[in-house]
Amino acid sequence: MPHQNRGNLFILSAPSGAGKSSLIKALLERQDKVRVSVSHTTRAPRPGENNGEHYHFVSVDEFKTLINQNDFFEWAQVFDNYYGTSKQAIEAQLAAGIDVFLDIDWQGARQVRELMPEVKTIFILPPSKQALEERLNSRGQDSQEVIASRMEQAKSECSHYNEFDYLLVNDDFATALNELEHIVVAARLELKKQQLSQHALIAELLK
Ligand SMILES: Nc1ncnc2c1ncn2[C@@H]1O[C@H](COP(=O)(O)OP(=O)(O)OP(=O)(O)O)[C@@H](O)[C@H]1O
Ligand SMILES: Nc1nc2c(ncn2[C@@H]2O[C@H](COP(=O)(O)O)[C@@H](O)[C@H]2O)c(=O)[nH]1
Repeated sequence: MPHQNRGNLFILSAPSGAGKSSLIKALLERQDKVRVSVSHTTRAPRPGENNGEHYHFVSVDEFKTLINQNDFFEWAQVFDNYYGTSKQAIEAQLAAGIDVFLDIDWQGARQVRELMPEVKTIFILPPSKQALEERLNSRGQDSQEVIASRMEQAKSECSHYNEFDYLLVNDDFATALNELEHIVVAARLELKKQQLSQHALIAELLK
């Protein structure tokens, strides 16, 4: 039976509204061996968000129970709500050769780096503050108060850009998507990923 390469784990972080979810959704339409981890959150669902698809929506008590049960790979408080990635969401997929994306903030990214130093981390910048605010407004799902608070928090999120491996500017969407796809494809081609799967070929060529 041929060796199954383990999938890669990616983190996509950015200020809210920079386009993480849109980029991941578009990438999933292009790459069939990529999945996104569905986080747990105590935030209320936005119109059109479905439980189990966009998030697992839970109460604060339920979230705290999951913390106490040690069910989270990482978790953080972001904008007055709790968000976390369950361990269950990741390991089986990676073992099956699927690349997994985590759409998480810088605090979660730090925790994952500690646990899995091989994680590949990508930070997305919006092309300007004005564009970011326009995107939050055009999404049409948050109140003006929430948008003002997210614009304020954007500075703090952006200040962590230099902790990441890759930096993308999501100005033209198609360009940013191509760049993201290149990172995913290049990671699969790393020598250390292929040494086992290409072992027979390499042995033959070195005879
Ligand atoms: N390159 C782009 N040009 C113009 N609009 C964009 C671009 N990328 C994303 N958008 C739009 O910006 C809005 C915010 O995008 P999205 O919801 O993907 O952001 P996000 O980073 O996932 O936000 P959050 O962290 O709050 O979940 C959406 O309405 C999306 O369609
Ligand atoms: N540390 C974590 N951060 C997460 C997780 N899931 C989402 N997030 C981040 O929260 C903000 C806000 O998201 P929104 O859906 O309310 O707009 C954003 O920066 C996400 O990346 C998680 O599991 N862990």
